[in-house]
Amino acid sequence: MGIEIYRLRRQYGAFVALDDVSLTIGDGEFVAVLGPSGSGKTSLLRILAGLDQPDAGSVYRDGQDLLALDARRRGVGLVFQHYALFPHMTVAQNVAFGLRVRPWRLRPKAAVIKAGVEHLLRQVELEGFADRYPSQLSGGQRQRVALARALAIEPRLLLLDEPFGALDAQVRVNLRRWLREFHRSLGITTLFVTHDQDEALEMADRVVVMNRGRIEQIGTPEQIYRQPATPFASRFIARGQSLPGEVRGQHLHVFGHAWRMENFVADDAHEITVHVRPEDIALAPVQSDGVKAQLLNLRHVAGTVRASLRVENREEPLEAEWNERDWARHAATAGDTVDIHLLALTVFATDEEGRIQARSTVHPPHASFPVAVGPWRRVEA
Ligand SMILES: Nc1ncnc2c1ncn2[C@@H]1O[C@H](COP(=O)(O)OP(=O)(O)OP(=O)(O)O)[C@@H](O)[C@H]1O
Repeated sequence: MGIEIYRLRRQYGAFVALDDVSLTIGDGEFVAVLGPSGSGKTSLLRILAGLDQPDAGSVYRDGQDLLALDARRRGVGLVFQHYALFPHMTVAQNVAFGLRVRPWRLRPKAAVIKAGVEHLLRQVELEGFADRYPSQLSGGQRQRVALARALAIEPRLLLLDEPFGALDAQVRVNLRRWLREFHRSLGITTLFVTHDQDEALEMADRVVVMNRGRIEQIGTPEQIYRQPATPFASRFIARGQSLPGEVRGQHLHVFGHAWRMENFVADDAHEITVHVRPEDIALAPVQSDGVKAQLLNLRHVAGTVRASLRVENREEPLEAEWNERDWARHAATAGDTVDIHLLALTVFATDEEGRIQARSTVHPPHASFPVAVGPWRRVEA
């Protein structure tokens, strides 16, 4: 049954940090809460951990009212960005702390604690580190100790708030993979808060996209990438960039091309937003019927080529991403005028209140590339 979060609201003065947040987390699921700074991620976590109470809403776990339980009795393991290890305690003492703070009736005997600590340190691959102090560990090792300490209470729910936020990029990537595998082997229901898209998409079974205290979309990484529910989700997850476009009748008009759209109902009252992702802007042979663009600059980044392009009717440059091979075939350099093809566009129609009325992914007919994204569809808000 898992955890059912229903219509949570948290207000600080006049500021609404969580606005009508509902979410169900399955047993053993790994869910990432992804959003920009200030979107309400930590506020949600604090409520689940029992560090804060909502102004409205409920949280049930297997039918039990979680909000009515004292924090210590919720069976929640917590890991924060900044290592909250006790500097004057050894690694073993830090991990044992999780067991020692249990209510006395549930507190194990010293020998059991010792064996438990050894087992946990093996699990987080830190055998042999038991007698070190936190200052004698690397950042990544400290976070693994923090995780072992959180796991010591055998939590039913693991809450991780930017646990790798303070670590350098390579350590982050390694720990991500490690944690993903670790979760697979333990299967503890986990909520992972991050503002890092790659981290969320790479690790989570499902991603919750938050913005300004509201959930914009919940879905698997693939669903959110392929079918962003809102312009915000498209921008934030798939780096969607807006293009000047109009829907007239059954056609979408962008850069002088018209594409037929089926099952997309938008009348004049609807505002249209058209997005394109960097990887859906392809370099086309010159003299094709593509869109003319001026290549402003190129950056070579680990096997991909990132390009900034100036196109008509768009003030900001468009960002495109090509693989090295595709780029090398055209050998375009900064300053050249190139032809581009748009391989997929996402179109949103919103009403006056900004509610999404229709959404569709279209593949322009002139794209000569095989495209795998599914049929056009209309989605109710
Ligand atoms: N105790 C508080 N009093 C007043 N405002 C608060 C309080 N706690 C949080 N807020 C505000 O609520 C909003 C959401 O904060 P929250 O910490 O949940 O965001 P977040 O998504 O976790 O951001 P970050 O990624 O920066 O940690 C922020 O604008 C923050 O300033």
